[in-house]
Amino acid sequence: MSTPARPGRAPLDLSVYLVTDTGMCGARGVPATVEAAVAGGVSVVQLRDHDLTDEEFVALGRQVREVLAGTGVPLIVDDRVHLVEQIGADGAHVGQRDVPAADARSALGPDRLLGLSVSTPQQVRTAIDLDPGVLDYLGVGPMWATATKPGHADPLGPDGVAEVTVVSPWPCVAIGGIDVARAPRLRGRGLAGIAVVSAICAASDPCAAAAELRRAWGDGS
Ligand SMILES: Cc1ncc(COP(=O)(O)OP(=O)(O)O)c(N)n1
Ligand SMILES: Cc1ncsc1CCOP(=O)(O)O
Ligand SMILES: [Mg+2]
Repeated sequence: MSTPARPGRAPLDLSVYLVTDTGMCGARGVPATVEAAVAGGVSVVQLRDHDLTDEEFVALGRQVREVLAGTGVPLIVDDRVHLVEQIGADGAHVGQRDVPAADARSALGPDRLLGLSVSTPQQVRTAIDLDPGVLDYLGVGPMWATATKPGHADPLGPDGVAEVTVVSPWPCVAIGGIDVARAPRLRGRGLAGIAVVSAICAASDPCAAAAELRRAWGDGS
């Protein structure tokens, strides 16, 4: 399901959003994992790696961009807004401790996608003070405790996430501890989609994992 976009933008399908982890992809590698996950139904891909140098990150990003060419699946860059153009990515995702969203939007220009992480309704209200055109979506989490992001904020759970989506003017994608068994518990909470790292990157068959998540999410209602 596509959700309303910023005025003048094509609808953005956030339904199953893959965030990559280079270590979890292992010997298979990030590009092959992305290719399989997209074949299984992933609708957005975010390149996330805190350890690579900028040069290595750009090289990997370009490989992923090649894999995504012609699929219609957008490529989002985690944190490193300054590398979006070099990679030829479609946008960036920033957190509360990254480049401020308004500065990220200035750097990206009006046409690229921008997502912001929030963990509380108050962080949504603070973001609302921005021009609504600054953001395309919110990443809301964590839903459940997860080893993938050490030091994460307090988990929101299905009831907590509904308190965030109800005050958000932007489409929201849930993240953190989501797998096939838990995804149905997030339906009917006002979310546009679910974002996962380990449920796809650490899977032995990322295509099947993506397809199962897509089925478990359905249309989110
Ligand atoms: C879709 C999505 N939502 C949330 C995050 C987390 O971003 P952030 O809080 O900046 O943490 P890092 O990912 O940078 O560790 C995300 N990356 N994607
Ligand atoms: C990047 C991020 N932000 C909040 S939780 C998280 C990690 C989610 O990883 P997983 O899907 O493996 O729990
Ligand atoms: Mg970040």
